[in-house]
Amino acid sequence: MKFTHDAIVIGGGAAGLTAAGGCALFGLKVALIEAHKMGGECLNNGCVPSKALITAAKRAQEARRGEWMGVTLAPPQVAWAGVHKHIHDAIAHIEPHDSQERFEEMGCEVIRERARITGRHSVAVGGRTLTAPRIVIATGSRPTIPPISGLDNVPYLTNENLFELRELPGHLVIVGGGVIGMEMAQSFRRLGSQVTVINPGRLMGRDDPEAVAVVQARLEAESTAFVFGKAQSVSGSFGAITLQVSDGPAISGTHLLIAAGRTANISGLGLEDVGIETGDNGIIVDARRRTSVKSIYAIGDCRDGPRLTHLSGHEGSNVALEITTGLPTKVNWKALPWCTYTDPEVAQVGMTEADARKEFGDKVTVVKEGFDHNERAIAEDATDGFLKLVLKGKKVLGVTIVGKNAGELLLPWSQSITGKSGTFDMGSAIISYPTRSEIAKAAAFAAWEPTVFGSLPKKYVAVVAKLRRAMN
Ligand SMILES: Cc1cc2nc3c(=O)[nH]c(=O)nc-3n(C[C@H](O)[C@H](O)[C@H](O)COP(=O)(O)OP(=O)(O)OC[C@H]3O[C@@H](n4cnc5c(N)ncnc54)[C@H](O)[C@@H]3O)c2cc1C
Ligand SMILES: NC(=O)c1ccc[n+]([C@@H]2O[C@H](COP(=O)([O-])OP(=O)(O)OC[C@H]3O[C@@H](n4cnc5c(N)ncnc54)[C@H](O)[C@@H]3O)[C@@H](O)[C@H]2O)c1
Repeated sequence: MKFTHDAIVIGGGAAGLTAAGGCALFGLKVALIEAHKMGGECLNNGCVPSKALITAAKRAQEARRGEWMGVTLAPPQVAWAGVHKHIHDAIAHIEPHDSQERFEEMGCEVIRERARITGRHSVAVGGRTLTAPRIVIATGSRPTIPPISGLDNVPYLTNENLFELRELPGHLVIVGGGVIGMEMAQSFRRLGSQVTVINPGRLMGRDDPEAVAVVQARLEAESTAFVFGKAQSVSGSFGAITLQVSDGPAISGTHLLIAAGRTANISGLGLEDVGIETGDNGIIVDARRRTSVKSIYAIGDCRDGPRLTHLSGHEGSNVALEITTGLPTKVNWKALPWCTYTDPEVAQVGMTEADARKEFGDKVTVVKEGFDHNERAIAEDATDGFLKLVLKGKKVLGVTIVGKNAGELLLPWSQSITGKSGTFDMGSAIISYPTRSEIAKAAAFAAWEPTVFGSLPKKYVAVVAKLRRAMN
């Protein structure tokens, strides 16, 4: 068969850009197809705007603290237009990195149209049929809209229009106490909105409950309200919305944000015609990210599994490596990190304690170090939180960190889980004083403490001491 390209990549978000760029930089002929904005969710409606908003909110909160450490700041004055500008300046700053021009320079043919798969090796786009030995689906996800009666008749926000708001909400009602719900709840509260979060069960359900409790306590102390139940029905109009919680109260607010999970963008892609298997949570893939049609990969948010920018990027480079080298390349999630950028942050790499206990039962041990013993944290008056090391023997299965800048502390643990550096190496590393990363050494050392100061080393030391006394 004569092909128009070596690889066709559908979707120009973190996953698709990495896959297409990787293949093109190795000299393959690549078509990169994006129907909407280059950069996808992360740049335009996800990580970048949300983290910019979080930063503005932190600034307001610090000022709200008034007198602290002998320094008094004036109460914050929030001008939403300035916050909005900061968000969009951050997007504009990063945009060139994900731009059509940059990917064309790398050698991709960038096509700005909606694509549809028409065969094992063919894609229809903009009136053309492209063909390639390998196709990569990287079409991302969109907000899940839960079945809330009356929602069709009420104006609501999702992450797709939240960052376009032209005013600060008076009272923001958030459906969903997951990652988006919690990050946005704290930010809008800090900027001055009243905020109510509605969630049926545990907040941030996939994270360590002890860590989440620290965050929940902080949000409650900052007067975010939580209502535990399912959003059932809603009525009203812009500025006056009332939401009924199942077996719970009716909540009235000015704005409604739906943050109730994600749905893979897979409809209208022609998957069923080609025989690509899908499940409730997206396209089904194997460890190499191949779909049930082996010439077609699916990576990032559109496939079944965790949805994170760095994972989309990782899968993109993995698939690029497999396509360019022709060698099978499995994705390994053993040391997958994620972080929720609330204040304090909740960061996780590898297994949570609950996951580890499910798999390894009582072979699992846990070491916990609080930031209240970390001298930098004490000097900064930021001692909330802890590091929890989940171990099997001396092997790290996972680490949970809750505290200021927790996400920055994950890297050595990822090296440890993948076997590149053991807990002994970490426990004996020289770490700059005073830094919050000293907590890593403290926890690693605590895991070794019973062994290091155990009976055998003590016996050896006693022999050395005896010999020294005899010889001097
Ligand atoms: C508010 C929010 C905050 C977030 N914060 C973080 C964070 O801090 N850290 C983190 O790791 N993750 C975060 N995420 C998750 C992260 O944004 C996603 O995991 C990531 O962007 C997914 O990348 P992707 O390339 O798989 O999909 P996307 O970025 O969604 O890209 C898919 C692209 O495919 C295009 N497309 C779809 N169908 C077609 C078609 N038929 N033809 C052509 N093009 C098509 C779409 O237009 C889109 O641009 C956040 C998400 C949200 C919503
Ligand atoms: N820092 C980060 O890495 C980051 C930040 C934001 C988003 N994300 C990604 O974005 C994705 C989406 O996040 P999310 O917060 O929307 O999903 P989520 O799955 O984290 O949370 C959704 C929450 O909505 C609740 N919910 C569902 N239906 C409801 C109803 N009818 N009433 C009340 N509550 C209801 C669920 O119980 C759940 O707690 C995740 O995949 C996440 O990985 C990542």
